[in-house]
Amino acid sequence: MLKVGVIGTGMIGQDHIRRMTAVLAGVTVTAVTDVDVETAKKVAGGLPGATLHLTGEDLIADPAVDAVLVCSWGPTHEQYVLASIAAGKPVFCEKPLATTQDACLRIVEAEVAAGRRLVQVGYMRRYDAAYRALKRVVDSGRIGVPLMMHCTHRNAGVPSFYEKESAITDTAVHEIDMVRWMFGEEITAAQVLIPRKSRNGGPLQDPLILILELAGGAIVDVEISVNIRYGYDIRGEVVGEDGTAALGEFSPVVVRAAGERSAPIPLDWRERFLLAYDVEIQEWIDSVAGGGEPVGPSAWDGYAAAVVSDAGVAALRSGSRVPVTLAAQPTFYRAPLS
Ligand SMILES: NC(=O)C1=CN([C@@H]2O[C@H](COP(=O)(O)OP(=O)(O)OC[C@H]3O[C@@H](n4cnc5c(N)ncnc54)[C@H](O)[C@@H]3O)[C@@H](O)[C@H]2O)C=CC1
Ligand SMILES: O=C1[C@@H](O)[C@H](O)[C@@H](O)[C@H](O)[C@H]1O
Repeated sequence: MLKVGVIGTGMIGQDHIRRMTAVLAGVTVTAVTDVDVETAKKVAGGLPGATLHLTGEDLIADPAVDAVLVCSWGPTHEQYVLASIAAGKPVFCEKPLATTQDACLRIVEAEVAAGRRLVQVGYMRRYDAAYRALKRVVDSGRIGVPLMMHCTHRNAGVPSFYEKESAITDTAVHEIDMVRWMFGEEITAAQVLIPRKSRNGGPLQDPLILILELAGGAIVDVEISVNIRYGYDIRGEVVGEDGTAALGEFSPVVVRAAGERSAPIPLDWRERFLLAYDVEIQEWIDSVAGGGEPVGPSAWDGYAAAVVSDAGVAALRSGSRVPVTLAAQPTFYRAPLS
């Protein structure tokens, strides 16, 4: 039974605790912490035998914690991931790995120095049945060489602390990781187009279009709309030389009534990616239980996504095309895009 400590008991922290206690196998949540002590106390109250720690560092040092799940805000990820590596404990860190590429590189260096993989990053689209099916079609060669991909990432709304740059660093960062994985290639440049501003966006520049260039010449466009009101809508279509392949419609039900055909749209990421998170966390548990290494998105993947995300932010600010340059990849990360 893998004993997991959770740092950050906000929205996704509580959702992952729910799945680890009610859905997944081979795991028990033994400790929690959050700077919002009242919330953490409430969450700990629902977990018989779990310890409430006042700091993340105390939780990481707890002998009753075999592995750490970091679900706190992005700027706090680096300190907890580095502390977990120093303690020799596997750590699953929600995206982004850290909020700057320099911080991600420090994590990569610490993991390489530790001599074994301890870090996995929460890029859950790689575990989604629809994305996996799309990748199988692309890899099979059935649509020919992939030339382009059209992506749509729409949120019904975003919290008040969401900033102009968050559209890239917090939202499109999922497409950045997914595209590296889908095409098996690095992203070499980013550009941002700014359409007419939505009246629903408040101070944000909403929507945006992020253009990504890949090493093999394919081009990916990502529409990012974060105040679309009607629901959470994630789409993707790969255009190949001989055909196209797109993610299927998400809804498990279609209603025909009163002269209309309709299907419900998910409210947010928890509903749309419910099963992907289940598979992602179960595979992580299974891989690290008994002292094994994680096999999902690595610290290097987290670093690569951060470099592209930084290029996207620079492109948003400058209006120019910004090339992406990665550091030399340590041989330690042998199969980064598989
Ligand atoms: N993979 C995915 O689809 C998703 C990933 N996320 C990621 O998960 C992380 C958390 O996001 P949410 O749960 O939506 O945010 P949230 O604001 O609901 O929860 C974050 C929690 O972290 C706590 N926290 C902040 N600083 C802390 C610190 N130094 N130590 C301990 N706790 C601290 C806050 O008090 C809060 O309770 C973010 O990195 C976000 O990008 C969030 C939503 C979906
Ligand atoms: O990761 C997520 C959130 O943090 C982010 O704010 C949303 O835009 C994404 O759709 C969601 O998947």
